[in-house]
Amino acid sequence: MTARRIDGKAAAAALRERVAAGVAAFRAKAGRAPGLATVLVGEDPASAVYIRSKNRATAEAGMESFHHQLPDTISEAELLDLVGRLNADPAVDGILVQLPLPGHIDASRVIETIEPSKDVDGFHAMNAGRLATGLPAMVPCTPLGCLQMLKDELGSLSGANAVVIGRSNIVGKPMAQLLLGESATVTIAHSRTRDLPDVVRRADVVVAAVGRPEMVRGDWIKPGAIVIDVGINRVPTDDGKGRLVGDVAFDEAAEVAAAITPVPGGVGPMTIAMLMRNTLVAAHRRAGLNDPEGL
Ligand SMILES: Nc1nc(=O)c2c([nH]1)NC[C@@H]1CN(c3ccc(C(=O)N[C@@H](CCC(=O)O)C(=O)O)cc3)C=[N+]21
Repeated sequence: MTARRIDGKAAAAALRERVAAGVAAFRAKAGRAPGLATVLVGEDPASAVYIRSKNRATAEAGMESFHHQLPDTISEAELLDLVGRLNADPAVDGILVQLPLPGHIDASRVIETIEPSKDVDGFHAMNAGRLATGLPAMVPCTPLGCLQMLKDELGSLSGANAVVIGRSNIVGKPMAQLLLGESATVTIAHSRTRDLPDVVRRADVVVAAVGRPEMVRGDWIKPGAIVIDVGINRVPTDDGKGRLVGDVAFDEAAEVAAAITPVPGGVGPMTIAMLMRNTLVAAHRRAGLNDPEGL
């Protein structure tokens, strides 16, 4: 392996410390703690794990957390009603409804019901549009974490060839907008892209967010590129426990790249730290305070 291994856990811990300091300052100014409401519908074990780490991180940062666990038999109307109550609750600065939702609930309807100023996931069309037009927005946590790691590695992204693999509303599209905002030359590749390996070979920066285990091979990577692996795929192992791999064949890519994020320990922990950051930012904006600095 020649590549530097980008330590997402360490970067996340450092960010969470800055957020905790910002929370203490906010409490002194506003006389209350920032509050994050999480909503989990159903009992998917992986989702329950993520929600637990989010709620633990919220408490560690000195913020208030309000968790709502709902049965997967809940109707869409009941869920929309809960979102409405959270929108109206002054103690709630951020609302996160864990995705995916059961098939009988229209996720986009739920997302569009969240008050945009409390949309700490940055999934509401208002926030997507504000990001695209360069207005202050709530920005999705995963792309924001990826951008932070890229800036820590490269300083400036100006003029860099960046290829984002994946066009989802929650990662690919906002990632492309953030990179464009940093003056990178951005290509969004996806399942219909022709000659994907050749497209990726031109990239100084690769962000892989496709959800296919180890799809991106070492010989797709330009020597010296920075590789950010958003994928979190559980694959079977002989002992039956399974193991997590990314969308990038790590060992191969690490022979060629200048730096690469591992899975686990890369993008995942930064996503949670950025959720804490977004909640603190939302609290400031809702309280009429300037955005906290140095986050
Ligand atoms: N409304 C909504 N917002 C989300 O941000 C959201 C969501 N729904 N649904 C599910 C996905 C997934 N997600 C992860 C966050 C952290 C890790 C993470 O910290 N992973 C650890 C490993 C955890 C493990 O061992 O399973 C790591 O990569 O090191 C993973 C996944 C947020 N999501």
